[in-house]
Amino acid sequence: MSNLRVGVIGGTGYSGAELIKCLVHHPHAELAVIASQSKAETDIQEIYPHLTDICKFKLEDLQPDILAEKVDTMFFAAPSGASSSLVPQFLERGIRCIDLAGDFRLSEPEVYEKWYQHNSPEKEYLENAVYGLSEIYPQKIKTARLIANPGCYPTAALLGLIPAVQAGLIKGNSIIIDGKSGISGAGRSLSLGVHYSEANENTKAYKLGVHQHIPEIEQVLNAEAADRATVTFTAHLVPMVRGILCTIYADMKKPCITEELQKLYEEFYNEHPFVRIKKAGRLPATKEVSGSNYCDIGLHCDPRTNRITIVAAIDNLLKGAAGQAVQNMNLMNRWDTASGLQFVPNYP
Ligand SMILES: NC(=O)C1=CN([C@@H]2O[C@H](COP(=O)(O)OP(=O)(O)OC[C@H]3O[C@@H](n4cnc5c(N)ncnc54)[C@H](OP(=O)(O)O)[C@@H]3O)[C@@H](O)[C@H]2O)C=CC1
Ligand SMILES: CC(=O)N[C@@H](CCC(=O)OP(=O)(O)O)C(=O)O
Repeated sequence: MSNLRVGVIGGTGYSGAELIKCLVHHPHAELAVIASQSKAETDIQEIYPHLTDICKFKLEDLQPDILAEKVDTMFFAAPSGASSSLVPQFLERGIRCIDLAGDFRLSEPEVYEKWYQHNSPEKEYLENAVYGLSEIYPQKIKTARLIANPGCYPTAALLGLIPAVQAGLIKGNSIIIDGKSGISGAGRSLSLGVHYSEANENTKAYKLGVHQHIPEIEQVLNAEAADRATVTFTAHLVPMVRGILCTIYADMKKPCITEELQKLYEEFYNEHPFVRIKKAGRLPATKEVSGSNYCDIGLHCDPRTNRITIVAAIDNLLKGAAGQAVQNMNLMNRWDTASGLQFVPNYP
């Protein structure tokens, strides 16, 4: 059988470049087109010299009718707000779509509009979008035509929280997520906050109480938990290029010891090669997942405070974006979940 033809929109961005990295040697998918609204006709190697001799594409104009003829599945690595109008044009032409932006993640249009300050996509598309948290929703992903790929912080936070929440171990209204991200999380465009002299040797909190990932995390937790979840989430920018570390705190509903929690998580993720549970006394580090599709999770129960602490680390551009998107394509096509994603982390 011939390979699935896939395309990337937003190929000049960081997530687009990571999609190319995962797709260029994919055993079952053939990268057929990379499109750009600003750099059509330019060689991708000029935009990204690290792809010299590896990926020889000329960027194509962002014309949905022409692009749709060339692909079976399209990845969208464009900013939030752009995919709500682009994605339907491909869906209507029978193309399966995997959107890395936030446009199709929230089920209620008014919630999207409140947190993203953009017009929501039509409700009909929201209803048919499947939230692509690969380890949690594989069955729904398999039959999806539109995947809303999760945000980077929600990927780490939800993979860390869901086993405890499903087991009824923690109080839904006590969850605090302290998230730290490398600067590539803000994309390739320049802005004052990511300027070297502003970001280097500096750590700062941002979007306090208004971060667009708050409703996304709550929406999923409320679907998975018996009691209502409200989360306090604070994002921090730290001076590294890649990586997200989420340290999560929650009150226990019933007494639990670290060993029990660890056993619960090991069993929960037993069949999932990209989630690695740390042994007792060990904790995740962004460097240990950098450049890979892994999510590492460390756990601790504190009988003194009656709280659990969960630490989850991912590479924001891979498990937090392009890697998970390709994992979802693998699921949609019933391929090995790790196809095209077998990267050893870049340590050190
Ligand atoms: N960076 C990260 O860690 C993560 C990012 N995401 C999401 O993935 C998406 C891409 O992020 P990222 O790669 O960081 O962003 P970048 O800013 O690096 O790249 C985005 C690309 O989108 C294209 N673009 C810009 N405006 C438009 C438009 N109006 N219509 C179509 N295309 C446009 C541009 O490419 P061109 O001009 O060539 O078309 C640009 O290079 C975003 O929605 C982001 O929120 C999700 C999880 C993590
Ligand atoms: C460091 C940094 O700025 N990170 C971005 C995360 C980007 C992302 O995942 O955004 P979407 O959910 O909109 O796709 C942020 O905190 O907004």
